Amino acid sequence: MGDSEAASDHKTLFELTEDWNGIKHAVLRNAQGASARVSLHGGQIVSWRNNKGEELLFISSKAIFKSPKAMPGGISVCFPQFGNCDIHEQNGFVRNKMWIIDDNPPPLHPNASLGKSYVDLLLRPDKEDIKSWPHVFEFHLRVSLGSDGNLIVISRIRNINEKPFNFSFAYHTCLSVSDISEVRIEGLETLDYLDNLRGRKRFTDQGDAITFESELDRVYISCPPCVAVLDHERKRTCVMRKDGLPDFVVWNPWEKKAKTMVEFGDDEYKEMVCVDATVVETKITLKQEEEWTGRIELVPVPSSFCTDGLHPRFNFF
Ligand SMILES: O=P(O)(O)OC[C@H]1O[C@@H](O)[C@H](O)[C@@H](O)[C@@H]1O
Repeated sequence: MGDSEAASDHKTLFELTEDWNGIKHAVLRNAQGASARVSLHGGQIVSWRNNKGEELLFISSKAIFKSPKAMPGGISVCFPQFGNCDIHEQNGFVRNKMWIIDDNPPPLHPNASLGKSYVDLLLRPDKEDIKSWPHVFEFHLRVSLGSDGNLIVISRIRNINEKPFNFSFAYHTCLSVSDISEVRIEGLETLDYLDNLRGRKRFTDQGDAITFESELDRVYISCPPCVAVLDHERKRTCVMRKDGLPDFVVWNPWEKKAKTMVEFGDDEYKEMVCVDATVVETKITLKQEEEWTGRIELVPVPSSFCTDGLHPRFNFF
């Protein structure tokens, strides 16, 4: 598993174990010498640690992994809904499902895959899911180690019924940061956003970067493909590149909301920031046998690498 697309001079090793509580762990390695340990729980990546020992994702210390229920943190795939504006459960049901390891995924276009070491998961709705959302789909999720050690996540959703459906989507992504007060997000300046804390009213961002001093919950609309999350204390910048997902959500609950959140430590809002690559404003419609693909890539780099805004290298996908 995992190396079927590798060229013959690539050596890919792959190990997978499963905990007593349903968490799947995989060690991914590539021919360039990079490796990462990934942990998956339902439709959620709960940890991604590279070979320098750096953890990219935040996960609440109070998380209880009773499968399959998403915990605060990690990267959750939110489908068929992101947010709580429709009749379905907040952020969709697929992250709370038991996914299976997919040994035989349909091939990806070679350019779309990039990474040659990966885990493939598959979800098909069961009878209960179809009662709450009457559509039949196949969701292929690939979690991949890029050639330079980056995390790449690719979702492919196919409508396998004659009835068209539409959906919103998110990679609900909680990044680990040293101290939220020291974090800046660059790449969303001058864009329009819907403010979830002010009845989803539309505003235009006026700042030169997003910084945090209270709760923030915004949907930035029709964004360029990259944002950079600068963590001064850790001297690390995490660049997120997206493809197929027009919008970004930026969220931190801050102190008061954190205290109301189940399975979330009172002070843990300081250690995380949510930057979600999403489809919110304009939903995707899939007719019979149509497929949608959405991808993100997380690139951790030393902060000195991109001090003057986004490095040109990150301005395209
Ligand atoms: O607790 P959940 O379902 O993972 O979502 C948490 C938050 O996720 C954010 O991305 C949203 O913008 C917030 O409004 C929401 O409260």
